[in-house]
Amino acid sequence: MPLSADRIRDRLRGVAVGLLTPFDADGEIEHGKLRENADALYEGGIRLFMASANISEYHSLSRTERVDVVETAVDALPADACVLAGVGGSTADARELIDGYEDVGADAMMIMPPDHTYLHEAGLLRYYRELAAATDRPLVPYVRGFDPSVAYLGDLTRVDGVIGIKYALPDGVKLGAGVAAGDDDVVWVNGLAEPFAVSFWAEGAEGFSAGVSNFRPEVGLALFDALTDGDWERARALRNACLPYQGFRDGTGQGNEIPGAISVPAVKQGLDLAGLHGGSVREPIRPLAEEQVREAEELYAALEDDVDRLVG
Ligand SMILES: N[C@@H](CC=O)C(=O)O
Repeated sequence: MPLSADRIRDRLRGVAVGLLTPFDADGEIEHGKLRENADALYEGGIRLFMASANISEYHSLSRTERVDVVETAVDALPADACVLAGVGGSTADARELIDGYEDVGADAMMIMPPDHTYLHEAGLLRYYRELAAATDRPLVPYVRGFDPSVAYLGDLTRVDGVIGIKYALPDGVKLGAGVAAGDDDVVWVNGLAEPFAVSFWAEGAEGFSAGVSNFRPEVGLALFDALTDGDWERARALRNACLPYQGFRDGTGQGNEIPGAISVPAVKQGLDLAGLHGGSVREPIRPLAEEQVREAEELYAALEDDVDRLVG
């Protein structure tokens, strides 16, 4: 039984982890490991899960695989957990994916950033309206990779079925303006992880997506509590503990000049170091080079020290 829209809103006011998709050395999905990751994160206190989402390597999964990983997540997690399933592509393909996700019990649809060379704000709003009309499950559009107007953000909150917005533009002023322009019953979720948690909270975000909290959930949960308590000093200290590993994720890796290329394998390495399951990656990304594995180990050790000191 999927959660009600109000329960999902409550869950959006929290820490959203991305369920990364563990692949074996041949690139096949290891569903048992995905299940164990979900179990462990739930046991660690996480209640909001994004499956088949961007750091799940959404774009490297077939349609069938997307539905399968969402089904594994829904089956693994207790009924009070919220599973957001990543949806994208043409309207027709997105509708089919939504049908598949409904069948396996996803609670809500996270609509991926538009995958199109050319965009029109009115066209995008129509896309969301078409998808909302195709399902009774709530929608959470993911705003990233383009620079919409504040009026667009406000209109997006008024699309029937939209109950949350995952905002991942590095522009806190626009976030604040969007919150002011939008409907009050929409929950804004910081999509840029712990580094932006403090500043986006001040602009109206009520939850955040995980970076290092994908593998050390206690740091994200403590940061969330500090934010809700208004304990800014503690919130900044917890945020600061996350910055070195998060900065590492922004790196290019070897043989590449595109920033952020190691973001997903860096989180997968963090999962492995935390005793969970990261596993391999699929093209178009590459595993960490040996040198980056060593760097990840050092940064993880420092993070662990900080977590012990700050969270206990
Ligand atoms: N928080 C994620 C992005 C959203 O899912 C990340 O840090 O990559």
